[in-house]
This record gives sequence, structure tokens and C-alpha cells, in this order.
Amino acid sequence: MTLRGLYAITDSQLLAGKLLPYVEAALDGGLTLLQYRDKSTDDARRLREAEALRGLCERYKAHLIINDDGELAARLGVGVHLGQTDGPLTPARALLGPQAIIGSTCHSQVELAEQAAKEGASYVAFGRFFNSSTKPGAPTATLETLDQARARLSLPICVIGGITLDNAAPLVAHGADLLAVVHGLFGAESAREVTLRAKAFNTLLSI
Ligand SMILES: Cc1ncc(COP(=O)(O)OP(=O)(O)O)c(N)n1
Ligand SMILES: Cc1nc(C(=O)O)sc1CCOP(=O)(O)O
Ligand SMILES: [Mg+2]
Repeated sequence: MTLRGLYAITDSQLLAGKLLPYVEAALDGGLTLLQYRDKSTDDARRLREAEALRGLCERYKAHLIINDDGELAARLGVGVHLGQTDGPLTPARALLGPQAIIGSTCHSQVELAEQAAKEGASYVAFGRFFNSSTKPGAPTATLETLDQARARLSLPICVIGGITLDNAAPLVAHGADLLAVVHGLFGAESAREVTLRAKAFNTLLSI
């Protein structure tokens, strides 16, 4: 499977009361991946929302990824994204099976990405590249990180952190395959604007 394109990530505060219409608008504009990222402990709501997102992703032929929670991903038969403190990749791969999409946060460390590749990651994520209101304290990465990663890795490379339509082009030029975006996509005044932004990100990626 080739993983390239726009990777939308949900945010419970930003999308409060409009999760499904805004996600559907993004899917309408074209998403490769959608990550359900909800840091709450409300398991019933998390299950309900993730199931609804899975239905939408099936309709639009995008892949749903669950942040942090391999058990929920296994229950729904979808992918998972794991950070460096979210548990090891090898058991996640065993749990989810060979076809599942599993992503790994590697900050700015290509060595972590090489290790993730050995442990069965489907893509590796570097960031944050810009100021992020969603995760202001995330460690930073640079275009040099991306150059090194592109030279040393054959896995799809995802970039994240403060990405907008105005700053994404250099990331694509330096080899990013997946643009992972929260505010730059969903921080829009209307669902129509979300669709337009998604289409514009895809144009940047030549998709
Ligand atoms: C695509 C993508 N890349 C990086 C992250 C960050 O994961 P992590 O470091 O585990 O931080 P949280 O998102 O869990 O706060 C991500 N979620 N998605
Ligand atoms: C969830 C997350 N992880 C990051 C990392 O660098 O690992 S940055 C980030 C937030 C991305 O949201 P926005 O597009 O609004 O900046
Ligand atoms: Mg995490």
C-alpha cells in the first residue's frame, strides 16, 4: 500500500459539536488517513465516535487510525499511531495483523525511525516543524531531519506540527509523503472551508 497524502487528525476541543460534519468535509476534499485523537478517558464516547468515523472512512475510502490505543484499534479493525511512550510496536503489529497501518512518532531522530521500521511500522512521523497550538511543547524537527530521513528510510514519511497551506510546500519538497494536520485543516470557519483546504493540501502534494 502506498501511503501518500493528507492525514487529518481530530481534536476534541477544536471539533466539539462538529466532529462528524467537519471530518466528512475533509474526507470530501480527499484524505489518505484520518486519525482519531481523543485524550479523554470516556471510553463509551471514544468507542461511539471512533465507530462513526470508521463508517465515514469506509464510505470515502480513507484509512482510520486510532491514536495511542491499540486495543480500540483492534476492536474496530483499524490502524494505530503510537508515540515513544505509548508502548512497543512489535506487540501492536502482532495484535493488529500484517495489513494494519501502524505509525510511530520519531520526533527528530532518524535512529528511532530505523528502529520503528525494523519493528514493523507502516510509516514514521517527524515533528513538530512549526509552532503548534494543538501541542505547543512537542519536540522540534527541521528540514535537515527530513533530508536525513529521506536518505536513510524507504518507509513513508509523515510530518506534523503547525502545518498549514502556507508552510507545507518545503516539507513536500524535502520528501514528506504524509502531511498530518489538525488546526491547519479543521481550524476553519465552515465545513465548506475544510473541504477547500483539504483539496488545496492535495494540490500541494500533487494528488
Ligand atoms: C501522525 C502523528 N504523528 C505524531 C503524533 C504524536 O504522537 P505522540 O508523540 O504519541 O503524542 P500524542 O499525539 O499521543 O499526544 C501523532 N499523534 N500523530
Ligand atoms: C499531535 C501532535 N504531535 C506532534 C509531534 O510533533 O509529535 S505535533 C502535534 C499537533 C499537531 O496539530 P497542529 O497541526 O494543530 O499543529
Ligand atoms: Mg501518543
